[in-house]
Amino acid sequence: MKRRPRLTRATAATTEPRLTAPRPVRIVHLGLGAFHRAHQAWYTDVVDEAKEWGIAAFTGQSPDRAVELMAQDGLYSVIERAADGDRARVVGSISAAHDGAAAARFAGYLADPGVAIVTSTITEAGYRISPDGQPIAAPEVDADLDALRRWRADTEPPTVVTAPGRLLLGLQARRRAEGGPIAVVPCDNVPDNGRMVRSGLLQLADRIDPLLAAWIDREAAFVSTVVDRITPATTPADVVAGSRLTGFDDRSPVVTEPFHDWVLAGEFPNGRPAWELAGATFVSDTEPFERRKLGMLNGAHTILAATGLVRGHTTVAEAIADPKPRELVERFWDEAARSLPAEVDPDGYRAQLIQRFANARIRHRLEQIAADSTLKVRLRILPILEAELAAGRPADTSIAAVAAWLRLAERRPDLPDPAAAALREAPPGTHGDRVRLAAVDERLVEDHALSAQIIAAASAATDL
Ligand SMILES: NC(=O)c1ccc[n+]([C@@H]2O[C@H](COP(=O)([O-])OP(=O)(O)OC[C@H]3O[C@@H](n4cnc5c(N)ncnc54)[C@H](O)[C@@H]3O)[C@@H](O)[C@H]2O)c1
Ligand SMILES: O=P(O)(O)OC[C@@H](O)[C@@H](O)[C@H](O)[C@H](O)CO
Repeated sequence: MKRRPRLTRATAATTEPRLTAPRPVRIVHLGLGAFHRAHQAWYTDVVDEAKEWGIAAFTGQSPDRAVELMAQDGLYSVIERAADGDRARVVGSISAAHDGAAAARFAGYLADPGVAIVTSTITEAGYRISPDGQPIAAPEVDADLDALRRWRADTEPPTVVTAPGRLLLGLQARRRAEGGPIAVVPCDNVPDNGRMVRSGLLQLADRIDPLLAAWIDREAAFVSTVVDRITPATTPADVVAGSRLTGFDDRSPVVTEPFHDWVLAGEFPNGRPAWELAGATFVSDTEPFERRKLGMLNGAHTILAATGLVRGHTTVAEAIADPKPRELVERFWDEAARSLPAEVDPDGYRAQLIQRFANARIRHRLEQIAADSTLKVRLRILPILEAELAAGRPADTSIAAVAAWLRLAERRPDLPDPAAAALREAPPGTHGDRVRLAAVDERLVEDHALSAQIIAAASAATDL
């Protein structure tokens, strides 16, 4: 096999001078996974001709990705994988990558008035905040709050382990340093994610120090975002493909689809990159866009994961090619589209989705999508079910979608999920189904007629 030079700033600069120097850090990111690198870091790289916007990215749980990226000076390739071919771009916007446990580093960046933005991609469940903005009771969060309460300004920052703990540590450091206003920009698949994170952090901050809560209320602008770009986990074959395309030995590429979208609402009091130059849209309210995306794309993904795994499929492309899941998804889209305004073009989005899901060169694993699925059913399917019932319609397909997930939850208790304990302990039969539905949302079991209907649909759907 041909030996290629290792991807570093020195080797990349020989062909692409734009990659020579790391850019000054003005964005701090929490959750250095595949998606951040294919989306926010890619947008920033594409638009930042003046090379003013560098990112310091922190991992969420394990330091591995930071170690891997720093061996390449933060550089990596984004492989855009279309149905008919690949193209690659080496991304230079990540100036530094760190272990999420490096509290002093994180606090140091946030204290810098030059840092203008904190972004995050830490999974829906990682915020430990429920969709209505209430903090979720958890001993790890309590332990972080205790440590932050005890943290004196003249001592090293404590090691905190949860995402809200880390965000609050950074904001406390900025307040103490009088670092000025900052934008907090969550980029996970949660409705009105800016409002949710603001509400949860304000309540948690109040438990640390009411002055911190008052400072956050005044100085931190929370931006709601709808993010869209299907980005599966990188495989060893992708590493080989990336190196072949770029000519560099790149151990950390990311594969994504050509499609990309980003809708944002909120203020950036300390500036931002001109992300609109790469297609981002700034709006006054993300709500119709997020209902379209979370319902039609993510809702369909959750249905494909539930039905596809039970039917023996591995990827989204395989599941959408199977007439049974496809039919359920098409009917679900009919329901979802009914409550969407024409201005977000549900029909056009739907036509694109079929193409995107059918792209068999993107191997998006159903097991990856099925992780944390109790919360995903709540965020992606229930809003459509509720909208249908509120409009006096039967919501048959949304009910069938929840029923399909019930069967998956029963058959695959091994899938990662914060509600795993409740799901595992659920007894067989109707009582177990009620326990599973309660893990999604208590309201599902409080409505006896609705839970009976879902459970009956699940019993009837023996082949899904
Ligand atoms: N991959 C996609 O197609 C896609 C598209 C849109 C949005 N997103 C959002 O981005 C998130 C991450 O996706 P990814 O593809 O980068 O996954 P990934 O597995 O590559 O990375 C996940 C990141 O989140 C961190 N994390 C996981 N659980 C956490 C927790 N409990 N607390 C703190 N950090 C935690 C991990 O350490 C890692 O840094 C998704 O959950 C989703 O909300 C992903
Ligand atoms: O990333 P998750 O785990 O929130 O959800 C899995 C997929 O539905 C999701 O990643 C989509 O691919 C993405 O939201 C497309 O923009």
